[in-house]
Amino acid sequence: MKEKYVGNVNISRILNRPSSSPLKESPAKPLYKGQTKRLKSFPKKSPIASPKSLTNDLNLKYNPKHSLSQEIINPNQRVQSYTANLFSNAKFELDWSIYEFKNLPHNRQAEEVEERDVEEASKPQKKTTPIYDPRDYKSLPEVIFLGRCNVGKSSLINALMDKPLARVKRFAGLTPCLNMYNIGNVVRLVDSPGYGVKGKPWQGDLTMQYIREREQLRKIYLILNAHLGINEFDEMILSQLVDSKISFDLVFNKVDKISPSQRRTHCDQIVDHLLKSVKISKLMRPTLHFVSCNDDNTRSLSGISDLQLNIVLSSGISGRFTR
Ligand SMILES: Nc1nc2c(ncn2[C@@H]2O[C@H](COP(=O)(O)OP(=O)(O)OP(=O)(O)O)[C@@H](O)[C@H]2O)c(=O)[nH]1
Ligand SMILES: [Mg+2]
Repeated sequence: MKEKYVGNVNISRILNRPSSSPLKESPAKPLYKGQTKRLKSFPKKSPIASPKSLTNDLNLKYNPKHSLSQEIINPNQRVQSYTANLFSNAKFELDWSIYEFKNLPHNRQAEEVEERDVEEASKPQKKTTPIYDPRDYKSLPEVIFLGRCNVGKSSLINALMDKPLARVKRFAGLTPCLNMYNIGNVVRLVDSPGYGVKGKPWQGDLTMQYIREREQLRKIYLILNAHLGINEFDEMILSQLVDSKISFDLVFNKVDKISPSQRRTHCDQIVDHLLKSVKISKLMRPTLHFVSCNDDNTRSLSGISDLQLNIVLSSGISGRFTR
């Protein structure tokens, strides 16, 4: 089969994900046949919108049933306080920086590593790929953050944990590999290298292989730029995710960059454009999160608390975490 790239991302094999994948969903009819149907799915006005909120009104409008800020559906109190506690108090550390998929602990390929003499870890490896002994780590559910270079993937991980552990820079192409952050030994957040003109083909291959093959993967969050809108690379990745029936949510970041008076109209246009360019099926309809990683905003007003809850629910975690 001819290899096909979206910028640095080889998308030709994404359709070959094994059918046992937990992310697979059954095929569905297209949701958006016409204007009427779409308007029905996304009500015109949000029921409640705090004038002070940065993203709440957007989150309420597009996900009236999901938002923490809305009391229509009050998620189980226990899950809610567990989430708040986890993201405020759990230990947050970088477990692995993965340059080669085969070196990722707890996957099928990594079993070879497990059986290998651990002395190998001390031998010099090509590039800077460390070898991790899987016995030192617990296998945990994982969620990955995808997005083009500079969209704010690493910033989002820091905002979720309220700690500047992931490296962030103004220039694009900073995160070179899959960085896997352990949250309290109950879940891992995976930061990925950005796609687009600054990305490299091997980074795209690595990310796509992770998505296709990683059994611990529970959810993909595709980060988009709420200010600049989606570009051709985003559209291509989105189409591939939709075609391959991989479950994902969309996170519109940098909402703070849009002037408050324009915010609603601006985001409506972006969502309209997105729905026109990508056919998203009813069953896999993603939640649309609107967030800002800007320090000036509190987590609840910048959509971060909603996203935290979504991560907890998607990963199915509720057990004790390490502080
Ligand atoms: N105003 C604003 N700036 C943001 C926001 N999120 C991220 N940034 C800025 O965007 C730039 C890129 O952020 P990163 O988190 O490094 O982006 P990335 O997607 O990880 O980039 P790569 O690792 O290069 O792919 C930095 O200057 C951040 O401060 C946001 O919500 N609002
Ligand atoms: Mg980064």
